[in-house]
Amino acid sequence: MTERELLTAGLRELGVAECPSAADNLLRYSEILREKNKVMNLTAITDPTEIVTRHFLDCAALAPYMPQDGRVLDVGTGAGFPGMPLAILCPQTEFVLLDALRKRIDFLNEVITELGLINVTAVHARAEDYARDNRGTFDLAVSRAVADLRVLSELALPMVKVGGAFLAMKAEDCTEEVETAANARTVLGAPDAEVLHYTVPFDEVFRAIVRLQKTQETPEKYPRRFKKIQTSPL
Ligand SMILES: C[S@@+](CC[C@H](N)C(=O)[O-])C[C@H]1O[C@@H](n2cnc3c(N)ncnc32)[C@H](O)[C@@H]1O
Repeated sequence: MTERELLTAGLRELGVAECPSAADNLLRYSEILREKNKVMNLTAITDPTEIVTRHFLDCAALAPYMPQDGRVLDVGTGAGFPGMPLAILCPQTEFVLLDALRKRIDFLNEVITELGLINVTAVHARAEDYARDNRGTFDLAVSRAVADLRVLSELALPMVKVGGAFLAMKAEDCTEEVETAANARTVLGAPDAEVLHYTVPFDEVFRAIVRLQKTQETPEKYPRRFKKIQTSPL
């Protein structure tokens, strides 16, 4: 199977509609990613087939949860995951991709320009700093491979609106991590956690999405400084 065939079949298996130019844009993104990865550290996954499965299809599993005409924040996006594939697949949704590393944001801005994307902005900032001016402004936050759920919830939930949600991409066996975050979830305004399981097409990797529905405002004192979040997680 070619990468394009893999992508199209995988999206179909996930039930994700492929809008015009999405496959072209994703394959071009893969090319730019592999090229830039030779000169900077963007991804440990370099095989073109694995970029389709472990990056694009893994992230595409979140597409059915994207709010039409809503705003989505990707906390710790790195080389753009999951935010960039989602922005390509969901042109009606506005995305902000946030990362603390300037070089990764520069890379994402090159991708945005090259693909001519108008529904995505890359921002260089730490989440706990960005939260100061962006409290309760996103319909949804997403994140993959950034931190333990207790820490991650404090970084992401303050920026989600009441009535919105935070989707954290986790390994299949995340029950203990979700339970350990019970106090953090309650304090931050999203007491209930739902774990949704999925399989990455053509990779047979089992994964989970932890959905935290925000039902109450996050108290003003959160997020705290990063050192405090890490040393005394909620
Ligand atoms: C392991 S990488 C994961 C990248 C991407 N989400 C993925 O799944 O491939 C973690 C990223 O989170 C970023 N990060 C960690 N803490 C952060 C914070 N407090 N605010 C913003 N970005 C952060 C790092 O700079 C890094 O790019």
